[in-house]
Amino acid sequence: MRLRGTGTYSMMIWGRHLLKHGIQICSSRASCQMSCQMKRYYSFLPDNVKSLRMVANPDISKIRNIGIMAHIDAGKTTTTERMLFYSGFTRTLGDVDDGDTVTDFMVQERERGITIQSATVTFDWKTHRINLIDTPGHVDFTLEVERALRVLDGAVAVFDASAGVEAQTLTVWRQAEKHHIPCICFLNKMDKPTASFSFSIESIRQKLKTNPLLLQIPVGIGRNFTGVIDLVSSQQMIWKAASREDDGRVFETKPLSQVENSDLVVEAEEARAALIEQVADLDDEFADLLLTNFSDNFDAIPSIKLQEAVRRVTLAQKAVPVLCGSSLRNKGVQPLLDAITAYLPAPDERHNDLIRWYKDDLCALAFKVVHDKQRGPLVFLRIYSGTMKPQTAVHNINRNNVERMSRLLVPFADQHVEITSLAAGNIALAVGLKQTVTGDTIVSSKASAAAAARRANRDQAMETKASVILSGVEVPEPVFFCSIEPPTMAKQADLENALDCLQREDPSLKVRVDPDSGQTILCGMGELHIEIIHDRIRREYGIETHLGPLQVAYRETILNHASATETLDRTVGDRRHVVTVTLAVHPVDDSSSGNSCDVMFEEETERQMSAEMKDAVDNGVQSSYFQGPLLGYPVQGVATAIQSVRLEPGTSLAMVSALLSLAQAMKQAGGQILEPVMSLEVTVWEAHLSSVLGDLAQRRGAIKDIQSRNDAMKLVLATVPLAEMMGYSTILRTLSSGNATFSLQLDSYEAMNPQHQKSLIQKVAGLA
Ligand SMILES: Nc1nc2c(ncn2[C@@H]2O[C@H](COP(=O)(O)OP(=O)(O)OP(=O)(O)O)[C@@H](O)[C@H]2O)c(=O)[nH]1
Repeated sequence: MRLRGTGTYSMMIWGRHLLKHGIQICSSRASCQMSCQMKRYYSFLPDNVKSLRMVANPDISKIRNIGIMAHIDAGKTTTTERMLFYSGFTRTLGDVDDGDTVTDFMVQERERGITIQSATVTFDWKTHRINLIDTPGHVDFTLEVERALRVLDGAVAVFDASAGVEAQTLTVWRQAEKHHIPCICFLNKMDKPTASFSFSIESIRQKLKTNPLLLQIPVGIGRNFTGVIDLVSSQQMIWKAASREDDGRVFETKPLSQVENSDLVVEAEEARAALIEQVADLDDEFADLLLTNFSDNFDAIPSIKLQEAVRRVTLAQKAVPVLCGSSLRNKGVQPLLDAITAYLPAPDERHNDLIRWYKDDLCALAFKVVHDKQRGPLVFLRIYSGTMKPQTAVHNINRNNVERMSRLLVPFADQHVEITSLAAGNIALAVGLKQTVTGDTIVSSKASAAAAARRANRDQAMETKASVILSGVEVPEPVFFCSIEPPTMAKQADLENALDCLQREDPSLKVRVDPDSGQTILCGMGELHIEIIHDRIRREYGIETHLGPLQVAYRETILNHASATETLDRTVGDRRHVVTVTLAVHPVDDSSSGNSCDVMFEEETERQMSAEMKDAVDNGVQSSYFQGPLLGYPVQGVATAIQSVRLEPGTSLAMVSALLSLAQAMKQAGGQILEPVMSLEVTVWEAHLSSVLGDLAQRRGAIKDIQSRNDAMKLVLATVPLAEMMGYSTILRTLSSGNATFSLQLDSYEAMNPQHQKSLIQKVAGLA
């Protein structure tokens, strides 16, 4: 193991200081190994204990829970690495390309230089506590972004300044908007010769349909990029050294009035005047102040007043502050940290109706589970109200059970610090919660949930249970699947255990057993997702598995209305179960029903049925929706009306659920296969554009647009059926001599044309 940072002696002292302050370092491995790991990354020093006290006890107004999000390779991990370094929590700068960053700690992340799972790190910047989650940029790991955003209060969107807004930026931006998260934009890679500040700003304005607030202008660009002018404080910041080895800790600050470059001064003054005008348009308080006290000279407005107004418009999501820098060249990251603390909200500035019903009682959301071989599941929790303490029982409202939390930790990427309590606004890691899964609400007791429900009901008429459960995490549906087999049957149980653990960690991974072949089926978000799962089973669980060919997760629907009567007759043991059901199916617009399928009962039939029988029929129809009649894919866009149900005496309700089938009615209604159609974005040099376009035409691709980027690369926007995209990365590499990238994400499910549907059915039946 390569050791970085402090020596053993200072580690011992550091350990002693932690213990003295009621904080213990802990790890899944032996303690000596742990201290080696701590040495690798963290530089908490004895004289830094003051900030360590804040680990346990930061004031809520000083906490910032933020995420770093962007398209793949924009520089999220590199930026995070610089933040950790400048805040003093690491002693050396890690590098994605050397595979030694703090947040990309999984073997696969280090080998591939990409982020796969979101990593949480806690550090202090000046007087603030920052809990930061570095999220993956690759679309296959969208769930990681979704669950991080669910619990964050603010976000930094990182952009490659030569590319502007890229495909996945748009997706994560929409996710942040859905959760009403105020954002800051950071235009990274300003050192690239093709970087363009104005192009990126325009791209943000056009593509994200947002209002960028330019808080800085760059000093130089490309190789000449040396720093920024902060328009709020009217200060220039210059990082002198041009070499990559310079760590960027030291930079020169001078007031704009002392800057010699007169063109730059004029540019900055104009940009500041534009900023003041823009903010005044968005914030009445600021506009009043300007007109009342500074009408003669807007420029004389104190920086602090401008900063407060920028904060108000950012929190109100009327505009988005934009900063720039080059994380790799160690320029512009300290002002970004200042902006995070100045403009993004503290936890108590976020609006959450539900939380006030808990008053000072504990209410937390489980947003992630990771498996530790020694300690079992570790649950990441965002604490919204109350205080969390180890060695206490907590109530899981979703599962309606009580669990005992044995230990409480603060996460520092793959290292954890044990603490004795953690208050609202923080992110904690709990040991001992064996049943809790992503999306569960944790409270101190059933009685406290009931008390919150009573308060909620007093406030407004609401369903008691729903009103006190925090909304969970939306899990996207997988689009790919393949079979997975252990090397020998003896390893089947180990494989099942590994898949159980991995599924608990990653709800976007689905595992099922094929009812016909009995094979275990892995369903995932994309080729890379399944490849990583395969690799993790090998490395972390020591099982060499065999994956079947990757297949597309189609769906089924119907084209017409049809009704049918089916009699189901089954003898189990010495008991005969007979049920006759008349039902009708009809297609519904699944865009309005959110892809779900409905069950309705005709009035007269409903009146004659008991609640139990209705449930049994409903369950039977719902399970029929799991397997369509054409190829056994899940059904969507179908409504079923139950017209009559007749049960022979002695028929059990469980058998009604088990026997009920829509197959006959759906066949009569004309089955239709729906295929996932992806939106594709290919970035390619003009020289290779025609071969990429020609290839897409052969893949049933529909070109939507071809755009030019600032760095003279072309951006091809298209839709293409997922079935045509197997192994596309290899093909694209060949077509572009390795000079193109692409991003693929689910656009919609669309009806296959009759010819393709016929050949798919023949292929699945083994006839083609
Ligand atoms: N020129 C230049 N390259 C940079 C800069 N920041 C990061 N890079 C490089 O861009 C590549 C991607 O950087 P990462 O930090 O891994 O980007 P990321 O957004 O975390 O990537 P994913 O998490 O895999 O999506 C690496 O090769 C970095 O060295 C920068 O400021 N300038």
